[in-house]
Amino acid sequence: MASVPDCLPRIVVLLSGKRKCGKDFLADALLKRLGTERAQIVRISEPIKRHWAEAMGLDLGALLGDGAYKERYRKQMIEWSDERRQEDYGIFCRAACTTIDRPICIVSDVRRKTDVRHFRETYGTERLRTVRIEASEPVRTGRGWQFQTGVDDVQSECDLDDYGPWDLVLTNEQADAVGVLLERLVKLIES
Ligand SMILES: Nc1ncnc2c1ncn2[C@@H]1O[C@H](COP(=O)(O)OP(=O)(O)OP(=O)(O)O)[C@@H](O)[C@H]1O
Repeated sequence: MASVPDCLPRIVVLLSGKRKCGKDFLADALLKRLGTERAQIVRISEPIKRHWAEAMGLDLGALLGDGAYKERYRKQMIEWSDERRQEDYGIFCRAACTTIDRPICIVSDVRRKTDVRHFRETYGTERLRTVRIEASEPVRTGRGWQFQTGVDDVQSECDLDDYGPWDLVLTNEQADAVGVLLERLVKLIES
């Protein structure tokens, strides 16, 4: 295992799930609940989007948001980043983690077995908490999801479908259940 800085991070929460299952939504809610002194969100896609924004003259803020803008470039970003990953599977995980400076790190967009592998190898099993977020297709459709060939049927979306066991599996379908989901996440972090 690679060496880990003495103090940071104590816990690394890996959030995974299909598009529009609510990974970002729950990551934001969890961050609010834990507080920014204790926790922070890390996005593996951040260095990929930063590269694209710079190379193509795009709006990085809109690429990072949950609006329609990022969907225009998603397929191209997947293809470009997969080529980079073939040479070095941890390239974007490492780049995203350079900002870690809190005891609890919430990784909000884990999509591949090699992502989990990178975090396990870097921080060790004891620090990791793996979470799968589920929501039905009708619910995801209601949040703006539409099946897209080359996005929903490729590794970035499907690689973790057969992964397991997860430390926690959450169904994120009803707005009024968010409090219960957060309780379960906090319990997992404190376990
Ligand atoms: N429990 C919830 N209650 C209300 N709105 C929700 C809930 N979960 C998700 N949403 C909304 O659904 C939309 C999609 O959620 P989000 O962006 O978190 O999904 P995601 O899994 O991060 O998607 P992607 O993989 O495309 O980045 C957002 O507008 C978000 O605010």
